[in-house]
Amino acid sequence: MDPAVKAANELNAIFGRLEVPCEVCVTSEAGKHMMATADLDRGFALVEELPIVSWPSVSFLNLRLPFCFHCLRLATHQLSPADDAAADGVSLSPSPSPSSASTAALLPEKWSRCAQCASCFCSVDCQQASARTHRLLCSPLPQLRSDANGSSATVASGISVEALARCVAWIAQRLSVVIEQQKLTHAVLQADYTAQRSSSHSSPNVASAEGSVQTAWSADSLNYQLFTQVVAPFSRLISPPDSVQFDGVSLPAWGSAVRLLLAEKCVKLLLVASGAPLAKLQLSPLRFETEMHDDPSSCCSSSAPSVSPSASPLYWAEALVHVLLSADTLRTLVGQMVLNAHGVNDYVLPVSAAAPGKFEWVLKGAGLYTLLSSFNHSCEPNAAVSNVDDTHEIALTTTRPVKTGEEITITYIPLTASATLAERRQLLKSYLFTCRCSRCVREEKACAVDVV
Ligand SMILES: C[S@@+](CC[C@H](N)C(=O)[O-])C[C@H]1O[C@@H](n2cnc3c(N)ncnc32)[C@H](O)[C@@H]1O
Repeated sequence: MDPAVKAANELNAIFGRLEVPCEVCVTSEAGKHMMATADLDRGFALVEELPIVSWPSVSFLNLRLPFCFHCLRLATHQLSPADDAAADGVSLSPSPSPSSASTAALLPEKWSRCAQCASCFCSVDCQQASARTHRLLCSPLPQLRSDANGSSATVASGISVEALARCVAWIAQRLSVVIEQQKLTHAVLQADYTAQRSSSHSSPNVASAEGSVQTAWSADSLNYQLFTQVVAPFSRLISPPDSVQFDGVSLPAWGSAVRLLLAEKCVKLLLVASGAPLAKLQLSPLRFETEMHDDPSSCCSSSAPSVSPSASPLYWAEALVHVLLSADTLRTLVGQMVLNAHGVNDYVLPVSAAAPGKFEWVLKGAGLYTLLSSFNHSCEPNAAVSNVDDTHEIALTTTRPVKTGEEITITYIPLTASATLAERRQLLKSYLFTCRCSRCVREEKACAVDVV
């Protein structure tokens, strides 16, 4: 089945359960897009959604304001005078250190702080929701953030090496949760992996584009099913073609950092979840291909994940992590963030004699949202997204009446009535598509008439 149609069917099942009066349709021109299935008034609350994963932007981290590691809620909306310039985007201070004065400030009641990495949590719920992800990222966090500051990344929605690490950590922790929930033991998963390897070796069935033989995971393998089940939320997102380059992203450097910092932790998390006798296992240092080459068989696309036999993982968990941290998977995750990430915004109040009480808009970070990602952009949208309670949760509401059968659209960029076609195209550039909305088509035609 066409992956877009498969994703649309899955999304429609979710929208149906939530009784949202709209339907995901698929056409070759518009890809997945959202159609109203009833007449909707202005201000109709369509859906509220939590992200699969969210992350703070590098520029926001540089403001050194305490925020919730999980939901990105700010503990204070006030910048200290020393940080005032940073809020204006004039100059950004160096990378935040966990012991910096602002992060060490007193937190509001019910907030807590990790003694090791100084990450804050605004509630017990947020702490629990991100417990495993935080355990994986806690010690690598300073390194991930200093790497982000060292790069020239100015990617849309503040995508950074931390964002990539958060995606990887989310998948690893979900794998561990599903292993526990389904009581999948080390013995069972290892037997499945061993059987898979021996049958694939006798009958190699996938050759990569470069001609090197790779071990395919057959669809009836338990490890394959576990993996595809866990990455399903990512598989519903649109991915860019393999040829696309991402401005400001150094895939090889980001990949190396994430593998170095997370590979072993992820393997151990999975083994522990399966009840494996960790102390008795001979874990082999994971080896990965160093080149970021393109292969459609990455974990988050709809085709089978693959591992290179040259890496010779000894255990099922090592093989899964090898797929998770392969160049192809990481490239797919970055591409999905570039095309689907939605910004999480907030206002902060700088303490400034020059501008007392002046609020500044900040992009706190961004997130990947399964349902929201099926809405196309329009430069004259009929719905708008807002953040719920200053967190990463979003709410989608119509901004004018919508008729049955009309497409429901949002804007991906800050819009003004006076923004020209060229200005809007410039803002949309990082989203890697040319807008074909009614306003752009109308203005394009008007330009053509002017020229004639
Ligand atoms: C978040 S996804 C929206 C859903 C998408 N159509 C899909 O098939 O999954 C963003 C992608 O949708 C397409 N898209 C969204 N709005 C568009 C527009 N106004 N004109 C052309 N393509 C658009 C682009 O390919 C863009 O990268």
